[in-house]
Amino acid sequence: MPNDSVAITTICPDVENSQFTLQSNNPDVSPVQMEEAILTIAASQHRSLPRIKILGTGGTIASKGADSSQTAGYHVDLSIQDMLDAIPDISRICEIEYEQLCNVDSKNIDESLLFKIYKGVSESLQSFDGIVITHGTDTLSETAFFIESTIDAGDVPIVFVGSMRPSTSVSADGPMNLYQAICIASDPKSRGRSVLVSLNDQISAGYYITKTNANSLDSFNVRQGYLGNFVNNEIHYYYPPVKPQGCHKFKLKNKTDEASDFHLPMVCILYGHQSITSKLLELVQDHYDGIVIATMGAGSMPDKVNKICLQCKIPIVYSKRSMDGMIPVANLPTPEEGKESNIVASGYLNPEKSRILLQLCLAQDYSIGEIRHVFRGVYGGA
Ligand SMILES: NC(=O)C[C@H](N)C(=O)O
Repeated sequence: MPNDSVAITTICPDVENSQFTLQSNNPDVSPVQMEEAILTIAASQHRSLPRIKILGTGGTIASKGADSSQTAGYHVDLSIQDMLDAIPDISRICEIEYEQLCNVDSKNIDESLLFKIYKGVSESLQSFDGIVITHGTDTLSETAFFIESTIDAGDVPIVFVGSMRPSTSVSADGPMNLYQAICIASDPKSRGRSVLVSLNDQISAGYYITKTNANSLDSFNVRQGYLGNFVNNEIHYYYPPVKPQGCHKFKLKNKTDEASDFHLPMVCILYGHQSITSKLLELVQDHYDGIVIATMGAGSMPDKVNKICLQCKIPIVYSKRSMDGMIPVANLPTPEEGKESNIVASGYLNPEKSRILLQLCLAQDYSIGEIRHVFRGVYGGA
């Protein structure tokens, strides 16, 4: 904003490395008034930086080991402020506010914490240019899928980030991953891309990403392709802004604002294998609202198990234990003549994402037909 009372002149012709002198145009202006004017200008320049909200949840990125070679058996012990201290240059990129929602290994993220993250994101959408969520990598893709399915982010990028090495280890990957995630959230090119995951220089869609390696730095893979990458402070997107095809958005219902009151219907995952019987199925069906089965191939389960599945009173989603591929409708077991099948194909969704989608459908009291429609619409399943 122009300020008539001061004149700013550069004393260095090189704009990049400029130094400035400030002089009053008005002889009556006191040194105190000059100081105030300088502070106002500094504040207005500062305000032009993007505003980023960081929501901390824990994970290896917030962990410490006993020595610099320990890369397993460490514990969560770092606040967001500690993590930001490791990347001081970030203050040149954006203004940051943060909130520690919890500080846990992601194996302990449950429905009440999911709701806390959901609330943290929803409440920040209006006032920030981007949101970064620090999270353990083990269940990061589940939280990212949940947030993508329940929040319409508009143009605001929501960037999940984690690390594979604790902060104390040699070549810890957390600081660079966090730095990159914040830069991605701050970059106008990231707008309109919804939920992103930034890890190991790669940018991907939170909706599709899966953790495919339990130990290596390159732990996340995505068959649908990376959206871009990060090299030497440059963000390169391979495609213009795009959101996941046909993603069904659910409106969360919670009786109160309390995260502890938030519960989704119970859905479990059963893992297919040779010689599997229907015993587990019979044991769990009365205790759950839905079941997902990681079938052996593209919907393969023994005939005897298929028969029992068709007799179950609850919806069953056939997913797959193979990392890639999908479940075609043609491979689903056929119900008896005139009966509606309770079995739905997960399409491209893996078992853990199928579980969340089925929970969200059941929370809306969707009929089997509506559940089928949601899975079919999004993934080409049936
Ligand atoms: N790399 C990680 O973040 C793994 C850790 N166990 C977690 O998910 O919290």
